[in-house]
Amino acid sequence: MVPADMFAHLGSTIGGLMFVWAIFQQYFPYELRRHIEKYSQRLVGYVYPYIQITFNEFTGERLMRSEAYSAIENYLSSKSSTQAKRLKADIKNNQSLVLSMDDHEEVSDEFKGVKVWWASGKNISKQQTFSYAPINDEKRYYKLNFHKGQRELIIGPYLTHVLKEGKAIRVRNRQRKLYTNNGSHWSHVVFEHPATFKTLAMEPEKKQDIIDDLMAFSKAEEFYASIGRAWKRGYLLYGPPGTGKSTMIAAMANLLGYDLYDLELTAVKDNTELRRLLIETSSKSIIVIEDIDCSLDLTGQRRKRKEKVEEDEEKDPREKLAKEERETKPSQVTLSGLLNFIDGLWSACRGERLIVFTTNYVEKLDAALIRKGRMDKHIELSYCNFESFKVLARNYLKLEAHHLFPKVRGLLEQTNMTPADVAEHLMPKSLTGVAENCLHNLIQALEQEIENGKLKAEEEGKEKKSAAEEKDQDTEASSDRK
Ligand SMILES: Nc1ncnc2c1ncn2[C@@H]1O[C@H](COP(=O)(O)OP(=O)(O)OP(=O)(O)O)[C@@H](O)[C@H]1O
Ligand SMILES: [Mg+2]
Repeated sequence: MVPADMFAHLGSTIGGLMFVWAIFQQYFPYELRRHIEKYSQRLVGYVYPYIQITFNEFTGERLMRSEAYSAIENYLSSKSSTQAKRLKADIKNNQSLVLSMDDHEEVSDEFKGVKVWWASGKNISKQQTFSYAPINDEKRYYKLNFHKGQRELIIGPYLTHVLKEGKAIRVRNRQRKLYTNNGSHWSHVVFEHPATFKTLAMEPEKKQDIIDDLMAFSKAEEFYASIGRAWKRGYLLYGPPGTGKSTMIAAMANLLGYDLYDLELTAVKDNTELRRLLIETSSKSIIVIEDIDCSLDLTGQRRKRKEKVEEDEEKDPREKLAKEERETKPSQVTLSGLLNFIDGLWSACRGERLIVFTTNYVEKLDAALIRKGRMDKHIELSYCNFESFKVLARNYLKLEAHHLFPKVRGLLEQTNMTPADVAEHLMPKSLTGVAENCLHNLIQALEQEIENGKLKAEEEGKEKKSAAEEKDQDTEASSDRK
């Protein structure tokens, strides 16, 4: 048969069938028709051994976007990009290109040796609504097909796996936020700090230990539930200024894909407000309280503010009074308020949270705050040693080794320089900067540091000596008098 004839033949057959269907619908009594449809479906069920599940994009009365649908969309995105022929591309979060399968495409998946098929499609709804907002009346769905012999496996473990994996992908791709509290409210900006553990200068074993700890925590939902503890973990980062505490927090957020809440305790009015702020934090987040020793030193804070008020004495007295009231009103957050929150209400909110405190003076902190169980891990960030220097040299100068390295090593052992200072000296001064020049800069700075250290020690020695001599003279004089 010539193709043209074949199409003509097919066309007339379809036409005929449609005619019969129209007659059937019109002239068969409704009851009879329903019975026939019901039994024909059952018949198909006996012969056709597949089961189909539909996941609609919008569900419920308020047409919320279904969580399952978006999880499936994420889950299928990697499979679609390798299998589907027609893909949809979208840029999400200003950063990554996300591919998903276009409507009426099909991809297959395998789970424990069982094959399933996913198909995408859309219904165009004919519903008329009056609204000023443009209405998108396309309703998309995914259909899952599988053999009925595998019903238990697919409906149970497979779907759980799909939803869990899909959510994890979303977390990995989502745009993260940095929240700060101005008084009693959080406001946020997009969090895009480039710090990673790879670029963080510290001893490799110590770094690996922290990474392992964080990863174990993020995967331990069931473990925490089984031991009856809230899924929370506390870290205390301590060390001199410029040793990378804040940088490490950014690296933690990047590693886990968590949001950051930077809590400024001195701006929080009282314990109630603190509680409210903390309850408002979302799951998968890191709550950071920087310089915890200063935040809780409320007496110090009050004194400083009073001094400030005295400075602007000449202003309008009414204005001054109002200002004074505002400024001398100290934050009423107490240590016990903070501790209660960490232990108590913490457990009430769902989801994983890390709480990180930083301080320059660990010895100043109240023992209650840092006892084990409250702060699970204490991490010391310290002056730059040779291991840390190597990381910085790799970051800043793309150097793995250099003939000046041994010299730097020797100098670093003789003095305390923070990674921030070392980094500053390694920073190329021009775009065409030569690595060797930067190393020379650093060596010079280190030598200067050592020299300064020596001078200081000498001076201190002299002072001590003269003080001792004075004391001796005093005692001699007094014994003479006797
Ligand atoms: N360990 C480190 N690895 C890589 N870079 C570092 C490290 N420490 C410091 N730096 C660099 O120095 C700068 C300052 O470091 P950071 O703000 O993390 O210090 P900090 O310990 O939080 O200091 P502070 O106690 O004053 O808050 C960072 O921008 C970073 O570039
Ligand atoms: Mg800091």
